[in-house]
Amino acid sequence: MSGAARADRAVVHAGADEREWIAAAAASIARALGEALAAPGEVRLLLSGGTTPAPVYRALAAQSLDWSRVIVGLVDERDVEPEADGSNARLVRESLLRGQAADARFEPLRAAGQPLEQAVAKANARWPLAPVAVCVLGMGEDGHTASLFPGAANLAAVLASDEPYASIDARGCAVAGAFAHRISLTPAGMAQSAHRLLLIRGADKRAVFERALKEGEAGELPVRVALDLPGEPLHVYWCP
Ligand SMILES: O=C1O[C@H](COP(=O)(O)O)[C@@H](O)[C@H](O)[C@H]1O
Repeated sequence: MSGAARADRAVVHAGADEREWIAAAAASIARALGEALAAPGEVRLLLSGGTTPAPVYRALAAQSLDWSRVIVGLVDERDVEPEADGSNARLVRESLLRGQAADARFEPLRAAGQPLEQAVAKANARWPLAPVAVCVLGMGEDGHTASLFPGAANLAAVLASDEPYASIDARGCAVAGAFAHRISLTPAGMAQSAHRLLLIRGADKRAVFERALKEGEAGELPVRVALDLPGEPLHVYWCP
């Protein structure tokens, strides 16, 4: 995609500070869920992990919605036990599944003791249980989103996959750190979400995102996959 076309695929909501960022992002997710819940049946919310989104999830947990019809799933997970440090499931349990949102049904990606490939097969077999109303993405300073790391051994195959989830071999990718083996939503999975949000903070990530808006391969800065998908543009919530 050309740089000009890609720039049209993002709507950036810049908050003056953390407080504004949290309020705007949580309200946007709640609004999209509320719209989806106007139809009968269950809706799905897909959440990222990492160090950024917990304050937004805590604010979202206070929103009054029919949470009993919300299935919360994950965008990606590291190959760790559900209660381990670094587990995205643990982050979501501790930050979102409280207060009003305690009524939501949580479907983590990896069960205790489960081999990663089995977790991927199970996630793909049960997809999609309900329409995906919102997918909340993050981004690392290397331009990865979900667990789509630039330089991952199987990245090209995962970007081309038509399954919603895939395993990622991110050995050698510095930002993946100790968590080299992961399960990630693929572009095909992201494409099925009605709304996609990106939560980022700080000048460094803003600069990476501005680079991603320019012409270039998705494999270099995988966050580009979220810009290149058809449908609603990517809504980016940023603060310094
Ligand atoms: O490893 C991950 O990284 C991204 C970005 O995380 P952050 O710590 O830089 O905010 C995150 O979106 C993803 O869910 C996570 O597994």
